[in-house]
Amino acid sequence: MSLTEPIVLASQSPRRKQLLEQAGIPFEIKVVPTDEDFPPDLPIPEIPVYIARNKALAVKTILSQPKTILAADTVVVLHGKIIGKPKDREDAINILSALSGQSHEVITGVVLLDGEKERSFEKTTKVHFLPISKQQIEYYVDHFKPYDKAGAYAIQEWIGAVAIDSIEGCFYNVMGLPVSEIVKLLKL
Ligand SMILES: Cc1cn([C@H]2C[C@H](O)[C@@H](COP(=O)(O)OP(=O)(O)OP(=O)(O)O)O2)c(=O)[nH]c1=O
Repeated sequence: MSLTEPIVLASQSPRRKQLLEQAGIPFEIKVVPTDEDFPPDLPIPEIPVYIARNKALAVKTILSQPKTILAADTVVVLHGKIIGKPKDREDAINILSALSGQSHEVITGVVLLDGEKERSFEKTTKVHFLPISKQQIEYYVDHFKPYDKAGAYAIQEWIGAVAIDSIEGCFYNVMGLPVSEIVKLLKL
């Protein structure tokens, strides 16, 4: 590891924290609540980077000295439409019913701010869901409460083991952070 000082992770997501730890990247966490709005005409692949940039810029304003800031945003896209985090139990059940037996994309946008320099990219993973029953969906929602997850599911939980047939692309990208790409960008 050749980083001289820890980067700043601009995220309250426990998964992003876990994945940076797993990759051995030194970091500290700083979060500034940021709205996740985006211009209505922005093409879907650009939306996660746009939101991640706003998360990173918000944290930049509270730093007393310049540091490398890392932010990310993850969206689920089904049939060309963004599916956000579920509003409530009914919404989570409806989202998972829509994903059942279908394929969707998970796009994570990543922004690294280094003073005035910005590096950003987005990465897509295709996820193929098996058909899942209403009973399985209700079990998952009631036991795992996926209200903080884009698309109302987490690939790393029970549902990932029983309902995901296969994925095309990076697993960790679905969890919220394509860590190997970040390691490459940071030249670690
Ligand atoms: C699809 C999917 C999403 N997720 C998570 C990753 C993200 O944490 C979350 C998507 O919400 P985000 O808005 O990307 O992130 P966040 O609100 O958790 O954290 P912050 O804005 O502070 O960075 O969904 C999984 O953990 N597993 C999955 O399989």
